[in-house]
Amino acid sequence: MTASGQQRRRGAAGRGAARRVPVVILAGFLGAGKTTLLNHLLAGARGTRIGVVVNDFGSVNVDALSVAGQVDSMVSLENGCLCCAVDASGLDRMLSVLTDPAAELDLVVVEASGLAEPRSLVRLVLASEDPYVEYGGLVELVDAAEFPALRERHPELADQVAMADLVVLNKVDRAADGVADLVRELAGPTPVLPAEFGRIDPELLFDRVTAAPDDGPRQLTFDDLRLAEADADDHDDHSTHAHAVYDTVTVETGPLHPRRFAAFLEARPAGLYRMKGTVTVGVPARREGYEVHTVGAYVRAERVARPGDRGSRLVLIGAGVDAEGLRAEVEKCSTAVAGEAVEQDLLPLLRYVADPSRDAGDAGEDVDAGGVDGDTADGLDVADPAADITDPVVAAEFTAADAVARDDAVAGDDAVAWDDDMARDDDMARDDDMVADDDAEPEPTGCVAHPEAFDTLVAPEDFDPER
Ligand SMILES: Nc1nc2c(ncn2[C@@H]2O[C@H](COP(=O)(O)OP(=O)(O)OP(=O)(O)O)[C@@H](O)[C@H]2O)c(=O)[nH]1
Repeated sequence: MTASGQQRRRGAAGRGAARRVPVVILAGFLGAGKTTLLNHLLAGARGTRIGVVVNDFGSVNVDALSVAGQVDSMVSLENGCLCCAVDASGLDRMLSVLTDPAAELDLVVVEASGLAEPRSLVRLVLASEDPYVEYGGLVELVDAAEFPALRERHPELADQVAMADLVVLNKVDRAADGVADLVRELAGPTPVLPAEFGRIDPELLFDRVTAAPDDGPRQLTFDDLRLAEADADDHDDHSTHAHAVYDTVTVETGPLHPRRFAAFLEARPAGLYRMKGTVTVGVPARREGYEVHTVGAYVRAERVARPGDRGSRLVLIGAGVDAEGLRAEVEKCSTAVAGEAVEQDLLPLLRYVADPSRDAGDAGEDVDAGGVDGDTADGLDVADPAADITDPVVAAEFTAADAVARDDAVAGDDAVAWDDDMARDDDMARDDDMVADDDAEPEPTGCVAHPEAFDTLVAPEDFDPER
């Protein structure tokens, strides 16, 4: 064991058998940026060991895949909403896996599905009978671009903001007019942090939640949370939850014809609010992988550095959509139906490829909770995203990847040809180099008690803390 590992073990032992692990709930409507924020926290954890419970809809657990590479330990629940699919003892079992002293985790984050009811989740954590579980607060992410319109359709979102312990007003780069004032008004005394790409200062959560109850007042409290009996009554009425009116469609197919797929993206049915997953596109000799997200009218595609197989997997979530019709529309984009593409067919899709420097902040270490550089149109202070790219190697990698992706696609250059080695690499995890942090402890952050959690998701029943 390395010196830091020994220190960690001694530290854990020193905290005694009664050491409790704070459990933070990360909530927010579909596409608000929960996974983005979670990945940012994991990248900036600097030795704080974080366990994650991921709850996603669809048989392709996109969120779990996108955090799996950098998490210390993880359990994942697919195909259902945490707040409905598990009772208190079910969640307790998951949390027990992660808060077990043998796992030596410092913090557990529960990433709720975008349709989860945070009040129910808070209750479930508070009701935990596990002696190691400590409620660490509710962090509510608000999509600054979509919130005003969403609130019309989902009035309950205002209550979720009001009950949070910390509100992160994310996507301020795309903020709707007046959204900051609106959210601040709804949040009342709760702090509202403006952010881009979830770049809040990780210390904000870690410091706040690692204090033992006896160490003084908790900084993340649930004082404002109304746990009155009247509220308890509506807990069982899941028909009022957003997921009661949203359908989820999972499509797994082969490579897609990029032009057809771009046309599908452009003509998405109105009710389709959220789409996420990974698609393979390109010409037969040269396939490329893209992670695709749509949130409302917003479309974003990011090139996957190390694509897995040559398939495409998408989760589509919408209200009042024709699920089977939607599936058929996606399947029509597969090369098996649409035929193979030529180089020029990639161009319409490239329009949606994100500026990689936006994401680079996830790898940066110099994060800011907001309030220093840069003003947005909405008068929100946020950290300058470019300033987050403190590591020149990371910055160069992003720039190079961007240049290659764009230039080659346009020029038809073979330089980005799908390398067979890459194709064999099934690992969807982020490239470790991309999140390298020179100052970080040299010890790998994989789960000490359960190393395979580093690469694979571990079902709670399979977790053996003694291993
Ligand atoms: N422009 C912009 N896009 C963002 C920001 N934060 C996240 N995104 C993008 O929004 C999309 C959705 O982000 P996710 O982190 O997957 O959102 P989520 O809340 O986990 O989504 P669900 O799990 O489906 O509820 C992705 O394409 C992100 O890159 C931001 O601050 N600005």
